[in-house]
Amino acid sequence: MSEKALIRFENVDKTYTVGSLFNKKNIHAVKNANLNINKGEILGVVGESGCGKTTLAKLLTNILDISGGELYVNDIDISKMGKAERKKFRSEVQMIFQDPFGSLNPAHRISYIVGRTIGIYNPQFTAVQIREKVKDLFTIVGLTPPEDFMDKHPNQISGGQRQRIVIARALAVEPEIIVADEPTSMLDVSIGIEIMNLMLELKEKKQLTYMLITHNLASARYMADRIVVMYGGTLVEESPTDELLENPYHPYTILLLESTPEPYKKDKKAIEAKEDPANLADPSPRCMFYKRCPYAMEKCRKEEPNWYQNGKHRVKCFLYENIDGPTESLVNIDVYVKKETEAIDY
Ligand SMILES: Nc1ncnc2c1ncn2[C@@H]1O[C@H](COP(=O)(O)OP(=O)(O)OP(=O)(O)O)[C@@H](O)[C@H]1O
Repeated sequence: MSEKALIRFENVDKTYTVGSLFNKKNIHAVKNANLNINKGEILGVVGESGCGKTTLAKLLTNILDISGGELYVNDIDISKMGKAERKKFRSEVQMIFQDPFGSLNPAHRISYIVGRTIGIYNPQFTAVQIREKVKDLFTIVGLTPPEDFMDKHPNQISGGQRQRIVIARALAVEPEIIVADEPTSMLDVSIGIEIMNLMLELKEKKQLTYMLITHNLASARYMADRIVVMYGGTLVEESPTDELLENPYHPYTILLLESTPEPYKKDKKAIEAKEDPANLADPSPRCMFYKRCPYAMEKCRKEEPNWYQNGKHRVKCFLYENIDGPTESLVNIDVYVKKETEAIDY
């Protein structure tokens, strides 16, 4: 029997209720997500703003409760954890947010910020032991010599150094899984690459598993072994990274690739996201992308497509339903660009 994945999303839903007492509506931020992440893997989750990426990340870190389905980490259903399991889980799964400044208390020294986390999870440690461990962590994340940084406050170090502190604090509890939500999006490109290199190095050293949330396919390509594409709260395509970039199936993935700066963009015009065409408040079954899709058929408006699979590459799109193992994309980007720039009236 094949080994079970470290992380398993099984038909996971997340709904937010918004509005006033008499005008409530449900926002279906994540719908029926099925997804595995294996130990030691880097899974990139990509999609435009509002597609549900952060919600997916917060479900995995148990910051948010799921509304439906099951979510297993290490074979434990995390929505049913007791107090002791929850504490253990908190040390197993850590999250890194996009704004390193916002996630560090400016009133404290950075050595205190990291040391406090060490102390909480290791109450037996003396102050001297905590300080030594902080220095070790500063060294591991490249803040050397650590003595030069111990007394600094978050506002006295650069953005890249702050993100290194956030990573050091995450490592302080010796996690198995790190969920990184746009960890480099607020940094200069060269600093962002340094942080990605650090994360890759730490993954090997500490045998970590990552879920990397990003709107940027270039970051996903740099780091991820596998990519899942989200649109309108739905996972629409999943594939090993190289295969996805070379042979994308879903019309939305093609749009995303074409909208990404070099090296993917050739001489095509970048396509701007349209205003909430997915309407996450509407629960009716459909392909969430049909309003923007030049290939939309009648049934895309009425039914949700199933997954169609070719080896490790799968897609939720009716274009592929009659093909036994699609081998290449059925989408022609020139048709796409032409139609996308025309006003499509639904
Ligand atoms: N706390 C909340 N209450 C109500 N709606 C929410 C809440 N958080 C997110 N949403 C809505 O859920 C949907 C998915 O949001 P989410 O933040 O997960 O997307 P995202 O892809 O991470 O976008 P971004 O990159 O902009 O953060 C959006 O429509 C958003 O407005």
